[in-house]
Amino acid sequence: MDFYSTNAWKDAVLDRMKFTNIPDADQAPAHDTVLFVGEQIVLNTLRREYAGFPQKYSPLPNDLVVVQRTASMGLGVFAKRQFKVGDTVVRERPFLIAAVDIQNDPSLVGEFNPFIGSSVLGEMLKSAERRFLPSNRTGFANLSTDYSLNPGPITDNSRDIFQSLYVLSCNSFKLSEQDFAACGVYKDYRVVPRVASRINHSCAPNVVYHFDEATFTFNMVATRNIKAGEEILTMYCGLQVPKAERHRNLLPYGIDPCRCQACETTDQIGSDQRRKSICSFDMIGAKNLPPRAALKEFARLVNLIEKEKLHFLDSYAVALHWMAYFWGKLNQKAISQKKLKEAEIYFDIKGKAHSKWLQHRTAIAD
Ligand SMILES: C[S@@+](CC[C@H](N)C(=O)[O-])C[C@H]1O[C@@H](n2cnc3c(N)ncnc32)[C@H](O)[C@@H]1O
Repeated sequence: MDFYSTNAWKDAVLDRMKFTNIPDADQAPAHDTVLFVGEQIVLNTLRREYAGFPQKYSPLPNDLVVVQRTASMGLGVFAKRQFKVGDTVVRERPFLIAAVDIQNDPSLVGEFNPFIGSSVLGEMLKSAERRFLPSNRTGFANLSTDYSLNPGPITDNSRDIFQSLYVLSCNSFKLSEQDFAACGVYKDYRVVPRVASRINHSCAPNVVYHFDEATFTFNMVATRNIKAGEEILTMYCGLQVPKAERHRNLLPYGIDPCRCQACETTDQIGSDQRRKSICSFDMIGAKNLPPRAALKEFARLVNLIEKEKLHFLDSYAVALHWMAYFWGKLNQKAISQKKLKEAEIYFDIKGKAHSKWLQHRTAIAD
């Protein structure tokens, strides 16, 4: 009998890939996170980088947001009070972090085979779930219950690895290299948060996420002012492309089609053109112009971004910063200070997300 038609390969894989529970540092209620794949390297790095890892974090009051039914996107997360740009809206220990591209690792499955690959991932996922606290096991299973493409509630009798894989693909967020030290080991690390797993996608989002390694928390930060009652919306894919391309990119997330406000606009051609202009904006060319012409160019970019509600873009903070610089050159101190303040808010959001990003700020200040 060949190796792959027995359970031997599963045991071999599970034996090699140990799981770890990352406990809350004496915080109640206990919210431990299961980390799987590459855990030793991850943990060694994190312990070296952050004294007392995982560090304590200040949980947010639990009445800031509420999970409710939306008109057309299943459940969603809504603000219970107003948030200002830069406020943290959600902070939580996730259910789990997993390397999804484990399924492409030839050293684990002998050779690349998509079926065996996804079985490996599924088996690992199930083993990781067995390590959950009971409340987490229920919470994780419930994630797959409520939206349009879901395969139905997961019950103990009808458990199937594909249901868990479905949660992993539809309720997870990708961690970038800046977020997560382990990204050198595997490339596609995904985090499955708790409340934030219910946050829907919008092509004009009002929050961005980042993972804080020191506290091992998943965070959502407001990129625009949010009113009480407004839905909290993030992005699942890049947004500087036309609607048709965004819709293709959203299919793997179970979105078909995207029902966000930006996609239901009556001015789709205008919106596509604005996004194209934002994407192709010539930063270097603009900053080399004489001050008045440069200001005009950067103001054009800022307007385009604001119109499309893409305030989270790096280019927004950078454009505001250059505007501050050029107003300074024209001796307009008050306007320059105002622009600088606006830019700083966005640099802080970026800085919270990726400290390396702050190098941009220094480069401009120099
Ligand atoms: C991470 S879950 C978000 C929470 C989900 N609405 C729920 O009820 O649990 C992602 C799923 O929500 C739905 N969804 C999220 N954003 C959407 C959008 N912009 N348009 C249509 N469906 C969306 C899709 O079914 C998608 O697979």
